[in-house]
Amino acid sequence: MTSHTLDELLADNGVRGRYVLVRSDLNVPLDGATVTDDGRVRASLPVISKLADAGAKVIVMAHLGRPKGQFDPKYSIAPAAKRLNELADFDVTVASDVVGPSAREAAAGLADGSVLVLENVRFDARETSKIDAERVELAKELAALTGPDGAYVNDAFGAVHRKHASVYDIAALLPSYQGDLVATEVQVLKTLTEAPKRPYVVVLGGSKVSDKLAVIDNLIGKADQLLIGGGMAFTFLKAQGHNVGGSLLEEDQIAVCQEYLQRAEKLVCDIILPVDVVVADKFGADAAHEVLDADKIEEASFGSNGLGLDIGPKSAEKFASYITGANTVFWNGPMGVFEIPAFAEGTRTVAQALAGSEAFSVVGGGDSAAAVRALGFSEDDFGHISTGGGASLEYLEGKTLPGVAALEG
Ligand SMILES: Nc1ncnc2c1ncn2[C@@H]1O[C@H](COP(=O)(O)OP(=O)(O)O)[C@@H](O)[C@H]1O
Ligand SMILES: O=C(OP(=O)(O)O)[C@H](O)COP(=O)(O)O
Repeated sequence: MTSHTLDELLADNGVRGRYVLVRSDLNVPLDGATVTDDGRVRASLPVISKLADAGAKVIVMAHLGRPKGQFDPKYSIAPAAKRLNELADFDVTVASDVVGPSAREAAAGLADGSVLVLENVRFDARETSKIDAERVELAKELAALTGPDGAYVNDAFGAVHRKHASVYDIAALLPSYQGDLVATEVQVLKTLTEAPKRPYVVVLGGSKVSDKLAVIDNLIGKADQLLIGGGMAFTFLKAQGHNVGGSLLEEDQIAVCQEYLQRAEKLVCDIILPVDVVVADKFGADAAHEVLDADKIEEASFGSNGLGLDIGPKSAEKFASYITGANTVFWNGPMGVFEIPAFAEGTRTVAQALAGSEAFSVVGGGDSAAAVRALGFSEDDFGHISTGGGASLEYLEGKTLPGVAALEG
């Protein structure tokens, strides 16, 4: 089944004077009230602009972080909305609640071609509720902001794997359309799952270890090589019988990693692990650190409980050579704690190899995208930078994405 596109909405009856509720992913990293990486705001801008330019009264729904279903100033959407206002050529106002008096009054007074951003939708506990009726109740209140001929556009690719009121339930209540960002992201990921040009190399890292193990299950047999770095690597190294000191480890996943290693050996898929590691005496910018072979982590001069915070130079070169030989590369998760310069080299080497390769490359994940930008790479260095980490991984796992499926219903 296919979804209705944004262009259909614009062509059908036009949107001048109509309310359009847009779900965007404005979940940006903040330092206090400063947006430190505005990639998701920039990625959301085209659809909001298209609608505003066409004269719609645009109401944007978005989340920021994971507040516990109540107002918390730390998670206000205001800094992201302010950034949107700075980038936009239309007026942006911000409501101080989700569906309360502020939102209703601001929506009622919205001029054609103007944009209202509702406060963080996760300030309302019904947004993420496991109880269908609670989510539907919120979805009805959101839909009511649009008056009789409203429409809904989902452009929040980073959140389409969430069965939430503003992502999923609302699609049953209003004529619904797929935003251009969601359409592009899905199209790109489809080429990776349906017909990747081989060799197809997948690079995984980061710290959300158990979240990402499921995707490895699905990729064994599909990818030609799986390169595992970052915090992910240590559970695999432990599964091979190595001592990993105080490095990130998920004890309950060791057996799973062992099974993956055995299965990968039978199918023609190489799981490539780091051969050396940058080991630190503590987590911090002032940590002492040294490079050790991956099977000698406990031999660090400062003791046996060191933390592996980056892949070592030999591993980085090895990973780079696989990337250089690939025709398709999907990368999710930094190779080390890139936020600290001493542990950023593995991520930099992998990013450099990817930027210089001829392969079609997709970089997925909030932190991975932020990492490549922080290290000075640009969008043009890669085939596609995805705005969704969890969402792109769940797509590659072959799971149904509720926010995409709801538009097809
Ligand atoms: N060896 C490691 N030990 C601890 N944390 C790590 C390690 N390698 C990478 N990280 C951390 O992983 C985080 C990103 O992980 P994750 O959220 O899984 O990535 P993404 O958002 O791209 O999917 C970064 O903040 C980075 O510092
Ligand atoms: O940051 C996001 O996901 P990502 O870190 O997996 O890319 C999305 O905004 C979804 O947020 P959530 O994982 O709190 O539902």
